[in-house]
Amino acid sequence: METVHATAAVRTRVTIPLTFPDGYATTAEAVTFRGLADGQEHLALVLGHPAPGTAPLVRLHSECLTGDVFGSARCDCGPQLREAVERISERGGVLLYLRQEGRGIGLYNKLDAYALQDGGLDTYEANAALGLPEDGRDYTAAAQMLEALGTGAFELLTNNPDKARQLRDLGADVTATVPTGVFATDSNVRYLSAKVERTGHTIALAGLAAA
Ligand SMILES: Nc1nc2c(ncn2[C@@H]2O[C@H](COP(=O)(O)OP(=O)(O)OP(=O)(O)O)[C@@H](O)[C@H]2O)c(=O)[nH]1
Ligand SMILES: [Zn+2]
Repeated sequence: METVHATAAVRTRVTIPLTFPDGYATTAEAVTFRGLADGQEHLALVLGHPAPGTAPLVRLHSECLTGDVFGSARCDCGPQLREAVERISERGGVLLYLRQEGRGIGLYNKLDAYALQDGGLDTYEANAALGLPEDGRDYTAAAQMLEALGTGAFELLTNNPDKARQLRDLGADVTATVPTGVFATDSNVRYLSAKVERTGHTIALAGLAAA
């Protein structure tokens, strides 16, 4: 499919050994870029090596400071990130760490939205009540990064149909989606349910109710 965005270029590639608190360890090639559409410092981690004839696995992870760094149980971002690193390392592929905190509204606005959720609004209603988009994420930079890396056809690790839809519209060759794990807790079950009901995430609601 034809590319419908400007091209970006690799700026730097550097090796980073990754170690997780549970003992899991792997090695990433961290890649930075020039010319990304939104001017943000998005990062690619190239992990593992796909076997010949096997499509790489790609994950678009949106930044979540509270979940990724501090282990917040209000969402499932931390466990999803940990899972993605291991699954992509095993299969071979790319993890894009996208600076799209709070589905694109930023950290302070996300915490304002959390405060509204504590008053009864769901995760999307809270963004709207702040006069902000329910999901402001645009994946043009992600498509540019994959193209600059020469990724070619790939499978996308996600439960979010909008990610695959946007990438395909941007000319990326998404051959299949692979579901991420569901990491339900008492604290995030309402958040996960809203994603299923409002934006069609492919998460089994029955599994959530039982969680
Ligand atoms: N505004 C807002 N953002 C949130 C909330 N909870 C989590 N986020 C953000 O949502 C994003 C989560 O992104 P992803 O892990 O890509 O999740 P997803 O879009 O549901 O898609 P998949 O995990 O791929 O299925 C991160 O940027 C979080 O900071 C919330 O209650 N409000
Ligand atoms: Zn999160």
